[in-house]
Amino acid sequence: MTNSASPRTKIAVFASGAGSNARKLMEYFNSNTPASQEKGIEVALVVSNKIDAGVLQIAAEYQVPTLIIDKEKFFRGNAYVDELKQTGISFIVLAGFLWKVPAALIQAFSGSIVNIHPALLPKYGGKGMYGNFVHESVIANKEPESGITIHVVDEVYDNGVHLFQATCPVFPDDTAATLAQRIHKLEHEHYPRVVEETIKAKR
Ligand SMILES: Nc1nc2c(c(=O)[nH]1)N[C@@H](CN(C=O)c1ccc(C(=O)N[C@@H](CCC(=O)O)C(=O)O)cc1)CN2
Ligand SMILES: NCC(=O)N[C@@H]1O[C@H](COP(=O)([O-])[O-])[C@@H](O)[C@H]1O
Repeated sequence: MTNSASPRTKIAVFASGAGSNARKLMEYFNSNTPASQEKGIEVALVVSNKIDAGVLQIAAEYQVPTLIIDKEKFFRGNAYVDELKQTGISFIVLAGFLWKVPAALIQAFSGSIVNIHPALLPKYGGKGMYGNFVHESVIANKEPESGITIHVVDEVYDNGVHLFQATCPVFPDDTAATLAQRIHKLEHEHYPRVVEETIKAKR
């Protein structure tokens, strides 16, 4: 039985942009409802590399502490491992985070970092494949469908074990914006639940 007063798992969400997925994660885990509380999981920190990222305002709405990371320290220093561990973080969720996670962080949180990619990996992944660049490539190749991939993060972009995939149609008159909207709907529907299932499976 989880003591709802003290979450057993503290998550750090890493994001570089608007933060719609981060919002869904905070809604799902941090709301003051029995359904949310009984999960025993809490978004305890939002980490960003962009001081003007929309995700930081969303974190403030949910009274979640934030950490702005510095490129030098992230890639040449300890990748903020000490700060994350001292905060009690045991799981990391990437939600539109646009830097490559360094080996130091991956080793410190082995198997406990997940990412959501806005396409059906292994296609349309790798360096340069993020945000609308992904959707534009899918449309340019006249793919009949696209979707989302939730995967474990390893040292190579978009290469880790797949945890979940869902598909959606791509229409001939789609733009990157209309496809992104359809993809976001899938992300918001599935990411929080898959994160919960992954954390609980590791307990
Ligand atoms: N070690 C890992 N780090 C990250 C992964 C991963 O799988 N392993 N996933 C990415 C998220 N992502 C796709 O899902 C992704 C994000 C960004 C890029 C990219 O090409 N970034 C640019 C820099 C962009 C910028 O700084 O604005 C680059 O590296 O040149 C590719 C894939 C998160 N990290
Ligand atoms: N390759 C990484 C990548 O493209 N990630 C994508 O960034 C968006 C962030 O949206 P959000 O800031 O509204 O959550 C999401 O669509 C996510 O799949």
